[in-house]
Formats: sequence, structure tokens, C-alpha cells
Amino acid sequence: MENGVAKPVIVAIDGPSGTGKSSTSKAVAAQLGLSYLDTGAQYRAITWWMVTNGIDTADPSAIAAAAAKPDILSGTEPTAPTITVDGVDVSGPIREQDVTSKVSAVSAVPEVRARITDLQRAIAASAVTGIVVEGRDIGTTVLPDADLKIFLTASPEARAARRSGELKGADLHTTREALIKRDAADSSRKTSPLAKADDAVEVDTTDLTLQQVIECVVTLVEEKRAGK
Ligand SMILES: Nc1ncnc2c1ncn2[C@@H]1O[C@H](COP(=O)(O)OP(=O)(O)OP(=O)(O)O)[C@@H](O)[C@H]1O
Ligand SMILES: Nc1ccn([C@H]2C[C@H](O)[C@@H](COP(=O)(O)O)O2)c(=O)n1
Repeated sequence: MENGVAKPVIVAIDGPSGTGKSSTSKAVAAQLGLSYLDTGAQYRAITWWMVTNGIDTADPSAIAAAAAKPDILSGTEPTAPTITVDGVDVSGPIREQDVTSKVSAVSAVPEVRARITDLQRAIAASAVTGIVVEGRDIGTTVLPDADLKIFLTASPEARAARRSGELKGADLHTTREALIKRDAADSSRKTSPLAKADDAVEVDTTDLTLQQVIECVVTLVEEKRAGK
């Protein structure tokens, strides 16, 4: 607190796919009056642009050469987050299978990461009350000085069941294999891989309801704010 004004609180939430990062981050931000940033949506948006503009996503040098071209804008209101590329709403297309299958390759390119990381830091710096930022490398690379770092985990079976539910009963085995493959690619890339920061609090969500995870994270933020 400085001159009666609370310092913005920065919360980093990382973890593999389907551990509940987006659902938890949105709810925590809404409950605490903070902004919310889905960094996966930004990597999906730049991947969508590459695909739409005929860039070969298997060619890192072609991706690197185009990385500065798209204008990516994220709306950070937690109850209605938005994402546009060159003014086009891409919130639907970025969730399609074609983008999902190519996003790990595109997001592994250092020029892409540098561009998106700059955007993320600028958004976090301009959040008046604070922000919950979710992704894979937020606590380790993007915001290493975050006030609170959370690393969510869950068994592959629980994550696949959650995703299959979302995809209207998609085959559990295929969903599980796809999750594991994407996590392996995201964890093994050279530049800022998916990783738990040394000072992150790990929360295993396998046997927790979404509401329990939200309550746990809200409590951790409130404790941080109270200086505990
Ligand atoms: N603790 C939980 N128990 C049951 N279902 C959950 C839990 N947490 C999240 N879910 C559900 O699992 C699905 C995936 O959650 P969410 O999109 O928040 O995960 P994520 O970590 O952001 O995934 P990704 O990184 O792939 O975007 C959603 O349908 C969500 O409602
Ligand atoms: N900080 C981040 C966030 C996301 N990515 C990449 C890796 C993911 O597979 C992909 C999509 O993320 P999702 O929408 O599933 O959360 O984006 C990353 O490299 N770094």
C-alpha cells in the first residue's frame, strides 16, 4: 500500500493442458477484481495467422520471418476476454483442431516467443489493480517477479476426461494421447519450456472440484496481499 493505494497484484498460473488454468484464472480474477490474460490464446492467434497466410508451420525460419507481422490484441476483462488479429475476432477459429495441432511448433520459435512475451509484459504492466496471467512460462520467464506463482497439475486421465467432456464425448484415449504429445513438445522446447518455477506453489487438481481449486487460489492471493 502506497499513499492509500493498493499495489497491483501479479499472479502467474502455469501448468500442462487441461489442468484448469483458464477456468481457475478467470474465476479468481473476476472474484478479486483483477484483469485476466490467456497467453495460450495469443500463441493460438499467431498460429492462426500463420496458417491463414500460408506460412509453412513446419519451417521455423519462415515463422520467424513473419512473427512481427500480425497485430494481436487481447481484451483482459475476465468475464468476457477477447482476442483479435488485425482487427478480426479469432476467439472461435483459434480453438479448432488445425490450430491446436500446430501451436506447439509455432510457439517454439524464439522470435514468436520474444514478440508475444513483450506483449504479455506490457499488458501486465498496465493492469491497474493487478492481473492473473496463465500459461506455460509465466512464472519462469514472462513475469519472474510475480507476487504469487501457482503451478497446476492433474493426472493425464483426469485431464483427458475433462477435455473429452468439453469436446462432446471425444474418444478418451485419443484425447489423452494428444494432451501428452502437446505437453511433451511444450516441455522439451529450448526457449522457455513449460516448467514449474522454483518458488511456485504446486496444486494437484486431480481430485479437486473446480470450485475447490478457485477457493484455494483466492486464499493464496489474499494471504499474499495480507503479507502472510
Ligand atoms: N478441478 C476441475 N475438476 C473438473 N473439471 C475441471 C477442473 N478444472 C477445470 N475443469 C474443466 O476442464 C476443462 C479444461 O479446463 P481449462 O480450459 O481451464 O484448462 P487449461 O489448463 O486452461 O487447459 P489448456 O491449457 O489446454 O487451455 C474445462 O472444461 C473445465 O471446466
Ligand atoms: N505461456 C504459454 C502459453 C501457451 N503456450 C503454447 C503451448 C500450448 O500448447 C499452446 C496453447 O495453449 P493453451 O491454449 O492450450 O493454453 O500455446 C506457450 O508456449 N506458452
